[in-house]
Amino acid sequence: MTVPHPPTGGSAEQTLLIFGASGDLTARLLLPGLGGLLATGRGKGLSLLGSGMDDWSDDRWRKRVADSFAAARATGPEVEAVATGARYLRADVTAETDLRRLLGACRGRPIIYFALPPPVTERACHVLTGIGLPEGTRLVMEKPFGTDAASARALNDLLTRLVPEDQVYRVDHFLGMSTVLNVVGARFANRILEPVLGNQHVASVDIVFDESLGLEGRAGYYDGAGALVDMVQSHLLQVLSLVAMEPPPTLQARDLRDRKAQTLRATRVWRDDPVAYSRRARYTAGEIDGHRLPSYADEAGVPSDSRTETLAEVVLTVDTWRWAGVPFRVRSGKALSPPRKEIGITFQPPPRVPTGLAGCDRPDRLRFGIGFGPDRLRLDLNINGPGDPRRIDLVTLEAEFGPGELPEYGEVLKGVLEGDPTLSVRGDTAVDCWRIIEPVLAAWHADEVPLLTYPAGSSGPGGWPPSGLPQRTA
Ligand SMILES: NC(=O)C1=CN([C@@H]2O[C@H](COP(=O)(O)OP(=O)(O)OC[C@H]3O[C@@H](n4cnc5c(N)ncnc54)[C@H](OP(=O)(O)O)[C@@H]3O)[C@@H](O)[C@H]2O)C=CC1
Ligand SMILES: O=C1O[C@H](COP(=O)(O)O)[C@@H](O)[C@H](O)[C@H]1O
Repeated sequence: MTVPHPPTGGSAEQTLLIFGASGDLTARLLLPGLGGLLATGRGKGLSLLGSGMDDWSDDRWRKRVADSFAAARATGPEVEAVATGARYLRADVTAETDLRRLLGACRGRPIIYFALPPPVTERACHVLTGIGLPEGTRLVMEKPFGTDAASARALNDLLTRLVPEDQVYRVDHFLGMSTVLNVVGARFANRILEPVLGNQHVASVDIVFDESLGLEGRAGYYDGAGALVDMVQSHLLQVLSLVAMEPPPTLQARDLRDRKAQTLRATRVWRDDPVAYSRRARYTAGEIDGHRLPSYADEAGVPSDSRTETLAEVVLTVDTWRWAGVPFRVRSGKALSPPRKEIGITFQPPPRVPTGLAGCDRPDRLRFGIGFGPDRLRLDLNINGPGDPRRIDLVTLEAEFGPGELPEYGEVLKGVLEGDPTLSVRGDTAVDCWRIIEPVLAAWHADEVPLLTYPAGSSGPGGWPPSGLPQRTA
């Protein structure tokens, strides 16, 4: 028996079918993002169908949708139409009959958003292979995509049995952040920046995402992931790929994703030595902004034998003509203060400072704020200071990036609804991101790298980067 395929051809009708409609992601990020998108007048002809194990009525689901839209301050005719027309079906998405019923209830093209625990997503995809999907169906996959390179590859294989690769949207909400995309604009729309961004002039690149948030009740997911998988494997490697990629001829999906993929294929742990060039730590009890945090080990839901890190640091090389020899230091941690979320590009010292100029002892830097609005581009330059004209001072030129039109999840959903996978992660890239961090994970699992501690509210364990790390100087 095949699924009664709803008509898709020629009409703009599509249904966003959310698996996991009663979950946290749906309420907190997905629906507000959708509201923001609809408020711009996009999404005409969209139906919203939620499903979950809970026996919700349409009214209860509509209230959830309306509350999330209101939280995003989303208003307008499209917002109203989707919220009032939203439907809910109770279903176990690992059961074939339930899946058939859900697909049969879609109007126009189904867009299936898997807002589910990853093992459930995988089971649902297996069952879908026995059913088949209406032509044009799009699949939206949440992170984490697999648990290592082999499982990500297997998941890719499973998905390509369902739809072609360009109908699979692997979500990384950092790619939906306008500030992350601003990196591409700043790099490639300025003659004075791009030529100096490479190993001829750059000493090191830091990609840092230090959050003040602690575990926030997410032990069930986070303790199985840790900072390296939660932030570096996904978001920060995506950021790295945009910082280091060669100029794409266009920003269309194929060109941009090819450039990113090329960059990540050339990326690996510095000197292939994860023991010397990675570090892990986790927070002990402390205070942030007057708010007391327990030790990570004492957070609700963390198993007593947990060895999960809440801070991960790794030095990578992007082994290309442009970047060979420049260390990329990637770091993310929780419960840190002050929060620091930026890409910092440190330049080599000038080859020769004229004798007689004093104070030129700090390097030029170009910095991009990421996801910590209002985000800024900062350029630290050495110029003659006030008073003695032979004395150099470091000053910072600053410009604010305009806020993006849409919240991150709105941007991600825009791509999905418009059939543009530019801002989603391609299958081979998802595998490569696991390949890059696997040696680090292996060294950590083998306890070859100590698990350090830092008090919540501090700036971390200190002493990074490793003293042996060369800075590119010429
Ligand atoms: N929450 C977040 O901030 C983020 C989450 N993600 C990812 O999003 C995904 C979902 O996470 P999150 O929303 O937090 O998880 P939740 O546990 O809050 O929600 C999971 C949802 O899946 C439903 N579900 C589970 N099993 C089935 C089944 N067999 N059939 C139908 N529905 C089922 C649950 O329904 P019921 O409750 O009725 O069992 C629930 O609605 C995960 O992959 C996560 O990694 C990614 C980024 C951020
Ligand atoms: O995906 C995740 O991202 C958040 C950080 O991103 P933000 O946009 O919410 O600032 C991180 O806190 C979380 O642990 C991780 O799962």
